[in-house]
Amino acid sequence: MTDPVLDVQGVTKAFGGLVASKNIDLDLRQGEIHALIGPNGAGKSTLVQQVTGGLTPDSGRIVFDGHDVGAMSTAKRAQFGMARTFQISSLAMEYTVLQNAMLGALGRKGKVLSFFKNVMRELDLRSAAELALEQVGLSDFQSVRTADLSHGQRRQLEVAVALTLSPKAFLMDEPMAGMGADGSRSLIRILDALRDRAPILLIEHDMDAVFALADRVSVLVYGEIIATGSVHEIRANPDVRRAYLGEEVG
Ligand SMILES: Nc1ncnc2c1ncn2[C@@H]1O[C@H](COP(=O)(O)OP(=O)(O)OP(=O)(O)O)[C@@H](O)[C@H]1O
Repeated sequence: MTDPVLDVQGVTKAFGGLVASKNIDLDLRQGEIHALIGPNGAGKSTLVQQVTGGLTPDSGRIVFDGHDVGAMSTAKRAQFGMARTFQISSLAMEYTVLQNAMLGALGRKGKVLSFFKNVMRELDLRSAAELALEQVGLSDFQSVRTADLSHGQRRQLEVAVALTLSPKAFLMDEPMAGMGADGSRSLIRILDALRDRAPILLIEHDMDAVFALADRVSVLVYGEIIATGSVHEIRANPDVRRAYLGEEVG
């Protein structure tokens, strides 16, 4: 088996007396969607922030694509190909869909100032942006102002922006939040196809989406991972049912 893209090893983080991450082991492998679920306050955001660089673990290691990134900045991790989406929308509302996707591709190049001076580069960015928009089903909306998109379409655009970064992994924070039934269905289809581009660590409360998408599920309760397994194993796990899923798996 190839090394995991992301390998969280024995990570612990405390806030005063509250241990929000307790000796957490978690990995993300090529081609998979690994869902992280758990009740409110279980420590999902705390863990994600340690993975992306907003918080530093008290102990343990975070290895991303072979790099020990635990003490690195968020920007450095992004350069290594860690793409985080959804928690904070970074879309420029007055810009068109295509412009937003191009800005994403521009971020990948990291050369804001030279952008408008270099026509070839612009063409490059444009084709990367167009390809990403096609992959999320937004080709027909390129010249639409982002502010005029539906909530679901903005989510699709956020995925496109992340795609322009040619990520090695996606970290997705509650992508289904606030989506209607139709929007959820189309986002599920998009994420389903995306795992072949780069694996996804999916933090999600929507169990229908988790059960539809996840190759593996890890369950976090009071800062501890109490189980990791396939959807089938997790739904059948008595500890998980007791601690978390309860009625939902009925
Ligand atoms: N900066 C902080 N200082 C002190 N305590 C914190 C801090 N951040 C989180 N916590 C605490 O750590 C625990 C885990 O919180 P966290 O936000 O990671 O949970 P979560 O699983 O993401 O919850 P939710 O699903 O509601 O977003 C909670 O008890 C929370 O109050």
